[in-house]
Amino acid sequence: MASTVPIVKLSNGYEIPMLGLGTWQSKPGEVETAVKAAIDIGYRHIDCAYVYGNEKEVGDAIAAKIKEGVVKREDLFITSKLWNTFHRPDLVKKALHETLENLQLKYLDLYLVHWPHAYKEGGDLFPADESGKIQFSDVDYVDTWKAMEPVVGEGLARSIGISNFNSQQIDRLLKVATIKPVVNQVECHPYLNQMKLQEFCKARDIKLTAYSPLGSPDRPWAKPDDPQLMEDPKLKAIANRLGKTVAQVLIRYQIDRGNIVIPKSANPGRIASNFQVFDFKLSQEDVELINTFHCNGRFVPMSAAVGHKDHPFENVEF
Ligand SMILES: NC(=O)C1=CN([C@@H]2O[C@H](COP(=O)(O)OP(=O)(O)OC[C@H]3O[C@@H](n4cnc5c(N)ncnc54)[C@H](OP(=O)(O)O)[C@@H]3O)[C@@H](O)[C@H]2O)C=CC1
Ligand SMILES: CC(=O)C(C)=O
Repeated sequence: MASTVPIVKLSNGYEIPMLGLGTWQSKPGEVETAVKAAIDIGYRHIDCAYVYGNEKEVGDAIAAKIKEGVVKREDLFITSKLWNTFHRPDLVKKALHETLENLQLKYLDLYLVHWPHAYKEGGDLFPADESGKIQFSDVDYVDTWKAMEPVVGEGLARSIGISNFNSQQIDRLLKVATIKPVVNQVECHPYLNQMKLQEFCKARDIKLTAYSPLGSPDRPWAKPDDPQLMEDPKLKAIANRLGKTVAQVLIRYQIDRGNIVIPKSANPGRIASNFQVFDFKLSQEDVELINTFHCNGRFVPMSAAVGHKDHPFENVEF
């Protein structure tokens, strides 16, 4: 079925819709309705992850919409991610098979290494010691990547990519990769606009997917005094001037910079309004104005992994 969503071509020739639905924190009991609503509205790109714990329900929604004839499998672009406890090369394919089984799919469109750093394998997804500290694994993401590559030839994922990788980690990976990552999925919004990482990825033909584009207000570690992106008066003024919502401006900000964007909502009304972004465009002046709101404001700092040798946000410019 034709979709109104613009697409970008990945370095391997596959196409990805620039707007997708995020599913982190979409709860069991609501995520199936959300994904069904999204597909009815016209979303064709769904962003999933094993660690979100809801892939089975996302799969139920996809299966229902295919069965109803609303979409065919090939109309959809489904992404999932390899969790940190499955980085050891012998665990990669098993983890992917479990995701495929949950999503009731034969292949993914895109499989990402969720984070560069690995956690202790084999048990809990957040393997903590008695003091509550996450237990790390020293598996090298380069070895994980080598185990990711064969899944493409085996038809289990059309494309593979990375998430939360910094510039140094990307170049280290590219030195050994026989299949290049097509995407780096990273936090991106006006407070953390990723200008340098975007340029860096562009030079290597890696597309950037913007996660937490609305400022992730429902992140579990949010504190009452934290800045609220969607409440920013400067963004509200732009939205009012354009007759749009702040969320629509934030989504359009990514699309107008050439980024893929995956806002999450479990609310059918907001899923619909977040899709109403194809009847306007931000002017170059507005994009440049919003660029000035950058303040290195990261909402997803991955504090639990601070001290890990592969933590992507420590001791690095971008
Ligand atoms: N690779 C990675 O490490 C990560 C990937 N991601 C991916 O990116 C997706 C998006 O990021 P996420 O952190 O969830 O945060 P977002 O920035 O997408 O914000 C989601 C929040 O905004 C609310 N919201 C959505 N639309 C509107 C609207 N129009 N008006 C007001 N509030 C709105 C949602 O509430 P409601 O549901 O009630 O509408 C929810 O609370 C994730 O769901 C996940 O798929 C996210 C973080 C890390
Ligand atoms: C939301 C998510 O993907 C995280 C925190 O890894």
